[in-house]
Amino acid sequence: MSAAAILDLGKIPSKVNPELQSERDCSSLTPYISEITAIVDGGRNNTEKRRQIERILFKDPLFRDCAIDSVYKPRDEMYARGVERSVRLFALKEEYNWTDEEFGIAVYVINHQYSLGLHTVMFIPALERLSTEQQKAKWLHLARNYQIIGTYAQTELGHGTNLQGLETIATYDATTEEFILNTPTVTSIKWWPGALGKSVNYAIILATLIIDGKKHGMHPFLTPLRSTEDHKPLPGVKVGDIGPKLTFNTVDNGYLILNNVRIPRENMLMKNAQVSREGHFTSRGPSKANYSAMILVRVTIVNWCSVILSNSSTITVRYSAVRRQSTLDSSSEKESKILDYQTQQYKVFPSLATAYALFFVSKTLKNRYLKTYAEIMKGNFKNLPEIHCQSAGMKALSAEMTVELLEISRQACGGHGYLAASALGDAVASAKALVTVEGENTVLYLQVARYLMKRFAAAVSGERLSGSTEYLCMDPIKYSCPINSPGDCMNVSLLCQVYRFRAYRMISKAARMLQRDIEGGKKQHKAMNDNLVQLVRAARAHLLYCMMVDYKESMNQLQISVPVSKALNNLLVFFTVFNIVKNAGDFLETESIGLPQMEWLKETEVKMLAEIRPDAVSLVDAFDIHDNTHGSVLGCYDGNVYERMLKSTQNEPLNQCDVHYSFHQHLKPFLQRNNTSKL
Ligand SMILES: CC(C)(COP(=O)(O)OP(=O)(O)OC[C@H]1O[C@@H](n2cnc3c(N)ncnc32)[C@H](O)[C@@H]1OP(=O)(O)O)[C@@H](O)C(=O)NCCC(=O)NCCSC(=O)/C=C/CC(=O)O
Ligand SMILES: Cc1cc2nc3c(=O)[nH]c(=O)nc-3n(C[C@H](O)[C@H](O)[C@H](O)COP(=O)(O)OP(=O)(O)OC[C@H]3O[C@@H](n4cnc5c(N)ncnc54)[C@H](O)[C@@H]3O)c2cc1C
Repeated sequence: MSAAAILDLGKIPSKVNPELQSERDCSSLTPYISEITAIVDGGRNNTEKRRQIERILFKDPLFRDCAIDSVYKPRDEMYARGVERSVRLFALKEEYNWTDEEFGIAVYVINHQYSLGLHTVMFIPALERLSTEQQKAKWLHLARNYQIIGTYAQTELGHGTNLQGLETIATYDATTEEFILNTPTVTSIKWWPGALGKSVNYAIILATLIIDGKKHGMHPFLTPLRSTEDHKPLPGVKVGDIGPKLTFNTVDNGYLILNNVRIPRENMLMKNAQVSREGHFTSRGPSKANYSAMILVRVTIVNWCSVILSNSSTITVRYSAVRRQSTLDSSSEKESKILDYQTQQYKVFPSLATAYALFFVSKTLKNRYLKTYAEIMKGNFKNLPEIHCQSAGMKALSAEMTVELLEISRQACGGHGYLAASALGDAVASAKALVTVEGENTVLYLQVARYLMKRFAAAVSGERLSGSTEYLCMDPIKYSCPINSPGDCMNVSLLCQVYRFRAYRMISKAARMLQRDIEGGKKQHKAMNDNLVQLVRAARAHLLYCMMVDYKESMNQLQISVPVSKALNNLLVFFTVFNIVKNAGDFLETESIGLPQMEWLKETEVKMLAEIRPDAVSLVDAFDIHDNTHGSVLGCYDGNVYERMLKSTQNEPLNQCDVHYSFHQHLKPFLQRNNTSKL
């Protein structure tokens, strides 16, 4: 088809681009793709379920272009469409009786392009975790049936990280048995909560409880904000949208000012602490029990990162298999596929490998979380510090990896990666939020470091440790690098020992530095602050080790065919080696490996690129991501990249007429300013 015909008709060829077809024909993994898809979906039945959800959603025009249509819309239209999608999604959940898990799949399928996510992601989970049984009986079904729509309002203008610094107050009035909520300062104004700006009618407001002038820490208060009749703000409530953001502009993140807003005593969510009618305060469980909703969302973000990278690698791998540029061999008549350049593979395969890694790691983390959550629900908080450390840390590390890798993916698509229609720019900007939301990354790494310092001190004092820090009991003198030949670089169990030793040495170094400073007369807080950078490095090293172990162990549990095992093992080896080479300085400095081993690892790393190359397209096909979900003109299954790029220009409002009105308003008078335009 000629270029002109395509532009006129906006037609996409019905055939798969031969460049992509040849990849599929030549990969020995192609016949096994469905086996991998089933692993990623958690079983063949789940694959069918997901596809059915895709069919339901994408027969509706409201969802078909969801990943990309916002590019062309003003903010208020984007928001309105996001609300429309939310309502349709909720209705579909009811119509098809979707479970929470199936609803979660639907959200991934539409690439999170809806406005009321906070209701499901935080409001309901927070109600479940922070309410008494009686409160759950009263509120949960209203929230689950969408009779009330809510958000989680914790962050304020002045404080997001330091929860003890929150200034919103809830003062108990025993005479009326009510709490009076106030945001008494500019910095106390709630700022950021999703769907708060224009949508919700309820919020769980995190505020400092005051009884008879005494502060009792941060607690959750279920507060009506808007009339259920006309949606107008209730008396004492001022609320609005905080303005456009880098992305997520379908969501109305909001501000909230409260002026003597009264709520009944029963609206304080009292699972973890109670206030009696008379105003007696009693607390149950650990003081941080009210932070529990954040743990769940952090766990969810690790999985989200895996999904984001699956989307982006689908785009970059397919595009790189279609795009030809320059040539590797001057005698060749054809230009080379960019996927054949080693440097391109080094840009694209780390994302692909990390997408798989985070998939396995997030599954393990979720199971660990569910087990601990079940214990907590029975009043056993023993494993809370461990799951807090794991969830906070894995969220931070996976978000950091995702942002870094996504930007490289965007660059890997050259100029076309800069086009909004590539969907990569939006993906990069969206992923950037994950570094900040649910706990700013550095702050979370420092939480991990705090835990590690405590566990290390316990190990030094002879305590036997369990869980992720068990290895801190090791005797470092006994370590010798287990990599004794280039072939050992393919052995992930040996590489895990290397990661473990590096983590141990970095943690013990941080502990030594702290101890040195304290013994030298520095106060605890000064010693901490003077070593924060090393503490964050130690936390990262620990988390990377944990990630490797979890990834390796989940792979060991798989019952899979030989070709699938080989392909997934290639990714596992590459991911493990890649992250050593990336952090080479640390591994060498801690003497976890020596210079010869580093050379072998670098050789293994590039060798693995060549191993992955033939199966790269099959490995992204196996994610089975619908074209409407990733929404990229570069990454569609059929590989008709250039035709799709041309077609996408039809969506551009500027192209809806040949001569734009600005010509008549501005350019024409300017060109004709001296009546000399008759050339
Ligand atoms: C940074 C935090 C953890 C500091 O809290 P703070 O109380 O000020 O710290 P302390 O130093 O006093 O206490 C540390 C102590 O507490 C334990 N701990 C901390 N968090 C938890 C937890 N979640 N569960 C259990 N235990 C926890 C910790 O282990 C220490 O124990 P010790 O025994 O060593 O004393 C905190 O302020 C924090 O988490 N800040 C981040 C705030 C945050 O995440 N906000 C999210 C808002 S909602 C949002 O962003 C939504 C986004 C939208 C979307 O996701 O779509
Ligand atoms: C898209 C988006 C959606 C959000 N949705 C919600 C929501 O629904 N509900 C809600 O309540 N909140 C929400 N938030 C707010 C979010 O949770 C906070 O922005 C986040 O917790 C970080 O807090 P902060 O903005 O105060 O950053 P700050 O804490 O001010 O961080 C700024 C810098 O200071 C550093 N810093 C801060 N404290 C320390 C410390 N103790 N040690 C060392 N360094 C430190 C950080 O590392 C960072 O570099 C959202 C935010 C975004 C971007």
